Amino acid sequence: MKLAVIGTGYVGLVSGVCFASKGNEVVCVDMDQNKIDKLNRLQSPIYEPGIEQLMEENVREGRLSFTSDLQEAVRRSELIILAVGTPSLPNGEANLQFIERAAADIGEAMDGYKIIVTKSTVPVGTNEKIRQVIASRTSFSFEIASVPEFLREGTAIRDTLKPDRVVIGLDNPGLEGVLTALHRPFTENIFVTDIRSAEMIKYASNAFLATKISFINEIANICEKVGADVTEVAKGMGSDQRIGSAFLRAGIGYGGSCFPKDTKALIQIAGNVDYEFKLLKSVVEVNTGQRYNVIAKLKESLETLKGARIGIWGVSFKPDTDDIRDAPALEIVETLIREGAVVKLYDPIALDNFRQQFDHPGLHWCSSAEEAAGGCDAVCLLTDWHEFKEINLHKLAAMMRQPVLIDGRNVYGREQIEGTGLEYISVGRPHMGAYSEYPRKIAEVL
Ligand SMILES: NC(=O)c1ccc[n+]([C@@H]2O[C@H](COP(=O)([O-])OP(=O)(O)OC[C@H]3O[C@@H](n4cnc5c(N)ncnc54)[C@H](O)[C@@H]3O)[C@@H](O)[C@H]2O)c1
Ligand SMILES: O=c1ccn([C@@H]2O[C@H](COP(=O)(O)OP(=O)(O)O[C@H]3O[C@H](CO)[C@@H](O)[C@H](O)[C@H]3O)[C@@H](O)[C@H]2O)c(=O)[nH]1
Repeated sequence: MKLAVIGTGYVGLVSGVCFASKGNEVVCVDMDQNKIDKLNRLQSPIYEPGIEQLMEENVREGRLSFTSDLQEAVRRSELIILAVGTPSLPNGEANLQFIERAAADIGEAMDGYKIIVTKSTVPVGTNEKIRQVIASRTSFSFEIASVPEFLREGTAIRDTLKPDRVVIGLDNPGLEGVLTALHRPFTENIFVTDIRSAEMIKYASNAFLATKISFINEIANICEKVGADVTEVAKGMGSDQRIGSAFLRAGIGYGGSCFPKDTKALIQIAGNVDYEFKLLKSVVEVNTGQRYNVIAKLKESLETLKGARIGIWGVSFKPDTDDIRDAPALEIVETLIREGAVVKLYDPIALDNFRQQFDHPGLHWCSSAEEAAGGCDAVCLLTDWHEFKEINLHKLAAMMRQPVLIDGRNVYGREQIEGTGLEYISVGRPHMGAYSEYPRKIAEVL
């Protein structure tokens, strides 16, 4: 099929490339000329493992191209996929300005029958608005469908090529054949429903996964007080098939461009129909508190943050991505700076993005985990990048001013910690290593 994908972000670019790899002729469109120029040089504007190789293969085979000319792209396509951003407004509601603008542009470009598919995460009822916006700008006939995207950053290509399921929301049963045929190369597990239900499935799925994370984080907080180990608890719970082991990793809470914004948007969607989503409000509150537990643990160990040197390992919201949108590191680092700490930051990929959002004279940008840890009073591991798992912890302890390791992702086991001299504080597990019950005093060691 001839496809146009509007928006070349994490969803649009990955979807476009994967649809091309299944033999479709795909043109990816973005209003950001810099992104298009980069893509035309076969460089990906986002870090996503495997994307550049797949881009290159499909461009070479003539199935994939990039443009900022939306009108031209719409005209040469049979099916148009909307994958623009839907960020949060200050009140938590989804900002639909990019969707509305893209819909208006599509309407104006129409030169015949088209199918418009929304992949962006949009509040229930938005596809009907999209229909109205397009209809007000064209007399050509068209159809609308909702096909929400469930990929995760860092594993986006695998998730797209082999999704657990594809959800297709449509009002006209006549569309089912063409949309299932488009997605069948990825999976046989295709769930067809109405548009409003499809829109809701996306929010409900993200809200449920966020709930699992906040639930296990609260269990972790209780474990810390009663001397249980949350990783053991999660294993024991997760082996019940009704519960499942996924998304039960305790830590510093969820971040990213989706869970924080989609949970808040669903609270607003409910509020707009006079329903208070109490459970989800608590999920959001627990998640915010979980980030600040890192600060509380540092204070417990160092007594004061003023003058303390803190190393930060990982600033992206999860490993294998350069995305720092709503990353816990942002709030944690801002708080450390506010409290008078000197902060040394290291991330394998995401430092440039972080620096664009938050820069300060008290921040030191490091090119390795060791450099960030050197001379520090504590290191906080905030993102579970694989390379942190392989660090020599004996050497780490030796290079620090005080050997305190706050592990926000429960990366290390007791066998790696014992004997290193590290004071090791993780999430929901008993303290390990040379943990002292008494707070250290920065002033004493300075
Ligand atoms: N990031 C994810 O992991 C993920 C996963 C599933 C669903 N989603 C949803 O998919 C949507 C896109 O997310 P993303 O992370 O890819 O966003 P993103 O911000 O990375 O990319 C959006 C792109 O759309 C472009 N754009 C905006 N308006 C445009 C217009 N009128 N014409 C052409 N281009 C335009 C922007 O320049 C940008 O490059 C959101 O609704 C998000 O909630 C995201
Ligand atoms: O057990 C867990 C699992 C995840 N996380 C955190 O949760 C956040 C989100 O992780 P993940 O879901 O893997 O990444 P995303 O790329 O944000 O993907 C989510 O958001 C996307 C956008 O809507 C959806 O498409 C995906 O299905 C959904 O998993 C990250 O900060 C993780 O560190 C935990 O703290 N504990």
